[in-house]
Amino acid sequence: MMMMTGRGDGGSGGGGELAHKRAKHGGSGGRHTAKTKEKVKKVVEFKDKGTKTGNRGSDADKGSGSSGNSDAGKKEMSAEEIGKLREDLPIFNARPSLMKMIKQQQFNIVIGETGSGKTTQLPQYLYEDQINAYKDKHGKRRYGAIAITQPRRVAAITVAQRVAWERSSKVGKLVGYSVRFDELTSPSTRIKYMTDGMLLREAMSDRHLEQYSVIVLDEAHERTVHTDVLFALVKDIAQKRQDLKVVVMSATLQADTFVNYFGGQVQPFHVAGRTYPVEVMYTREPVEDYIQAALITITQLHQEGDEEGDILVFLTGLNLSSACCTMHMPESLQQLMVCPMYGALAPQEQLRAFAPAPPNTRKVILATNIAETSITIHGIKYVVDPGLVKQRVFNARTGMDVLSVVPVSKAQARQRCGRAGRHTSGTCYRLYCERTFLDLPTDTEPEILRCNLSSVVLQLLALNVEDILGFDFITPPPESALIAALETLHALQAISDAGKLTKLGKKMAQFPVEPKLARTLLFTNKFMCLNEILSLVSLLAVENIFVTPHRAKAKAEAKKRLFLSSEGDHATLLKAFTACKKAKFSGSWCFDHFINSRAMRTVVDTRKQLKDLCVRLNLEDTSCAPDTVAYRKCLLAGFFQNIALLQPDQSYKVVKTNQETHIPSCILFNELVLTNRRYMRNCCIIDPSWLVEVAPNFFSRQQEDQGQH
Ligand SMILES: Nc1ncnc2c1ncn2[C@@H]1O[C@H](COP(=O)(O)OP(=O)(O)OP(=O)(O)O)[C@@H](O)[C@H]1O
Repeated sequence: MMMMTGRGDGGSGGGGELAHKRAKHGGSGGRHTAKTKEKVKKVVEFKDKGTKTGNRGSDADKGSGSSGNSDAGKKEMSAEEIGKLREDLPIFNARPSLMKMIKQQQFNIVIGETGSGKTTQLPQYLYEDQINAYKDKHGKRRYGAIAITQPRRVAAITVAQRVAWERSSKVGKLVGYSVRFDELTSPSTRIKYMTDGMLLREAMSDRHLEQYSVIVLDEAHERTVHTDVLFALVKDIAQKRQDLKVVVMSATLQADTFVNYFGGQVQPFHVAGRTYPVEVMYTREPVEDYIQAALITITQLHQEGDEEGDILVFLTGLNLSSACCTMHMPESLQQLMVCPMYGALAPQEQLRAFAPAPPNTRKVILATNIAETSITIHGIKYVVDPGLVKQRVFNARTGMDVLSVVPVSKAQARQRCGRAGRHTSGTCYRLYCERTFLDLPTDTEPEILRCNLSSVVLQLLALNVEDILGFDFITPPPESALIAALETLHALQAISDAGKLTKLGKKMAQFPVEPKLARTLLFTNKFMCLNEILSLVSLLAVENIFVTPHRAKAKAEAKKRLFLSSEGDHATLLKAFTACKKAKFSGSWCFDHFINSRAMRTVVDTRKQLKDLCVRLNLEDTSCAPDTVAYRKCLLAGFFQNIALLQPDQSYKVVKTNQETHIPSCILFNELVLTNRRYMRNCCIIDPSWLVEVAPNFFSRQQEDQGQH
């Protein structure tokens, strides 16, 4: 197998050569360390056409063909067959000692390789061994729920589907899931997969998480800000609830951090070995254009790889759609089914990637890092990994998010690799050199060190955590970031001068959206524009509803002009939404108008969920159409800190921080982002006289400050 690109120094198959070095990955049993885990053994470069990668022939696909995912899992299996599948997983041998340990101690740390069965099996063992049993105050035996947190919603949903299938049950019965804007559980649910954010949210109404007997914090190595906060919360709850069991599961060896945090007595439990080997290939030389290289690699795999075997490609969100547009294959070849998979897609669209490809068709999944951990996509034999990820880093001083594409950590690279080798052996093509891999940071930097903390601080306050600066974070964020978050919340009047949560703040904390958007929603009663703001908040939750394919750019822009408004992006978005609604959100209408129908479906779902919440909070069902002033004023009620004023040199200055930004027009913006320049995103025109009218506290103080200088 050759990987072709513009090197042209031989190799059969024509074209240049993207020579890959080969290394073996996994396939071993026994304890491992970070060093031995990545058994990098250089083998030959791939020059001979006949050389096979990945499939060593000996380990035929033992997979069931039945994944338990939405559309997959058509093949019926008996309970015995399913039992056999479960027993084949590496974690099965460890079951007795693992359960013995969890019965004996309150805090547990489980480290296991990707695919060993942690996520799907351990919760079932806990349930089967009744570790979730407790006696109620009348001495009656009861069974609490087992919560298993996941950093990403797609993992929570698909793993729940898989486990429900393994138990010959339907999702929502014994096994359920709960993610933002979507929940499938019932009173009989005992195994509940949920996003870490959802468990945090639940803690706001059930401070001691009483309904759970066991809390499993999975994919702990990802160190999302929500998981980090959960560490502290669960540690605190466990001190008050001796009956609560806590299991921290991780694929990598950050065990020391966890051990120290949980008091030093906990010995991590190691689960050995992955199911099937995955070979790792590196390029011989650095790749200049990794999208191009990824596309060439896909073509090569498609033409010359094994007949069967789907391909999972990791791209960054920034380039995913353009890659989708570029993908076309020679017609003489069997077809390719291309499935995008990224956070902003509607959940059901993300799940499409899990459905099996039609006969004689190879599936190519173009995914962001949402496909990096926990998930199993049946049929994936090849992983193509350029080793990059889009990262958002918040700068507390400027109040600006910096969006950049950065190299992944070794831990992430291994996770990506681990998406293959789950049903059969596989190959991971890293589109970078081995040297580069060795220089990558070992672990991903905890998100809490680089994100905007205002949402989290608001949630902590809603959880009655009073001393935010002294909070027992596993990795404390910089004090400046916490102070910036408190200042933002104070300006939004979510907290009082004494730092206590206000009535408004309590309501804001109930919305699963950032505090500024929550405040905007809560001001709709005043400006009589709930309908418009609900649509806008939902529209802002997706990346982009407009599609601009390369080959039809002019046409797409012409269609977009139908919705353009001189008042700004919000009016444009609303016009498009209203027109789409009039067309009953029909797919063909969306197609004709270059609107992303999937994104639109997400908008509709989100809007419905938010509306239910607004009804519960007694917000009136109002609309200001066709007036736009009311909703722009209402936006200002949430985003009065996001104002830029036109300067004599035609640039804009952000009122709060005096930074110059460059964008054609407009004054209120939802987001300030730095890529290669500073951009305001989602802007609309504001009449300066509204500033003091809508946010008198903030602007009179601002004027006083300026007067003093
Ligand atoms: N949705 C699914 N469809 C088909 N097979 C699945 C599915 N989920 C899990 N499996 C099978 O179960 C195995 C164990 O998966 P599990 O998610 O429990 O592993 P894990 O140790 O948690 O891995 P990771 O750390 O990568 O999440 C997989 O390798 C695969 O063979």
